[in-house]
Amino acid sequence: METETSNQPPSLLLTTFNLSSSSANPVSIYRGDESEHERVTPTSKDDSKPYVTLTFAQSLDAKIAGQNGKQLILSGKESMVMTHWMRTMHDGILIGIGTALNDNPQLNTRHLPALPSTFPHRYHLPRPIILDTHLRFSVDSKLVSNYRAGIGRRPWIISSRPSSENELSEWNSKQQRLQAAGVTVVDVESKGGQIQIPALLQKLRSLGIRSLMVEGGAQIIKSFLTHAGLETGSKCVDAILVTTAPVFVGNDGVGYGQDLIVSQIPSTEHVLTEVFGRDVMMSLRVV
Ligand SMILES: NC(=O)C1=CN([C@@H]2O[C@H](COP(=O)(O)OP(=O)(O)OC[C@H]3O[C@@H](n4cnc5c(N)ncnc54)[C@H](OP(=O)(O)O)[C@@H]3O)[C@@H](O)[C@H]2O)C=CC1
Ligand SMILES: Nc1nc(O)c(N)c(N[C@@H]2O[C@H](COP(=O)(O)O)[C@@H](O)[C@H]2O)n1
Repeated sequence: METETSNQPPSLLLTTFNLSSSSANPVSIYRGDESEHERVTPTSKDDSKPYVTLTFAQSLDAKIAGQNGKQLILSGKESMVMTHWMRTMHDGILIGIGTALNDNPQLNTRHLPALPSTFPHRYHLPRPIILDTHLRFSVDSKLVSNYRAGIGRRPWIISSRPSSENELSEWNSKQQRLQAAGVTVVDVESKGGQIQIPALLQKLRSLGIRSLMVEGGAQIIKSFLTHAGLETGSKCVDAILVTTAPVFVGNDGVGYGQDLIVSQIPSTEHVLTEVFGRDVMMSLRVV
């Protein structure tokens, strides 16, 4: 089992992403907001989209949050460190606006072992990417304050410019407010009020995102699971890593499993299952 003091990503991740420990250097020189293309990261065979890792933590009864969306720390210390290793290995980290507003997350790598103070490198930080059709994201969020303090990357908000004149003026003023706070707003096609996942992935790849870690919440997990290439013929998720914690949440908790249609979920093959502290982490590859 991996220890907290190791300074290489755990073997479960290297195996799942087909990377060798010598190539998968999680540290790089952090030069402000610049991208670091020399870093090795999982890549898709289809170069029009990023490699997509869907990952989240759940209870034994498949809940990812408590009553009314109350944020739960389901992962124990060891599996949380594992999630932070995974963050260093991806160019971008994606959540839905529900999670951004509810959890006010940082999406950084602060649980990893400290690097020597003389070391010129830092852990790679993934670009925060938030799906937010109506621009509800708050300029007072930790993601914005970390960016402004120079300890986080500039957040990208993925939205969809409304076609009606009435909605457009409100959207424009929200966009200006976000941009004034340092946030980048990216316009992507939406259908039925939801950002289209295949179009989103193409857009992100064109903006230099080679690998994307999708963390949730419930609606985002459902969308990525069920958009697995049915419309485009190419898959939208490459790997799925689920942490299961030894707790029950009960019926009031938030789950992602209601209304899932199994024929819409991609075929997967099991890669590895490992124990991290008291949790189990399972990795699957979409085939
Ligand atoms: N245990 C874990 O690992 C994790 C748990 N969570 C928990 O999940 C909960 C939040 O989940 P939830 O409320 O479902 O919110 P989500 O984070 O899944 O965000 C959903 C929102 O994203 C926007 N959106 C835009 N495009 C899409 C799309 N294509 N598919 C889905 N959503 C889209 C929609 O808002 P709009 O229409 O305004 O754009 C939608 O309401 C929180 O309680 C959080 O704590 C979150 C992450 C991980
Ligand atoms: N891996 C994992 N385990 C849990 O128990 C969780 N609740 C989550 N949640 C995700 O992590 C975000 C919080 O990130 P920061 O600690 O603020 O960096 C949260 O918003 C979810 O996306 N993940």
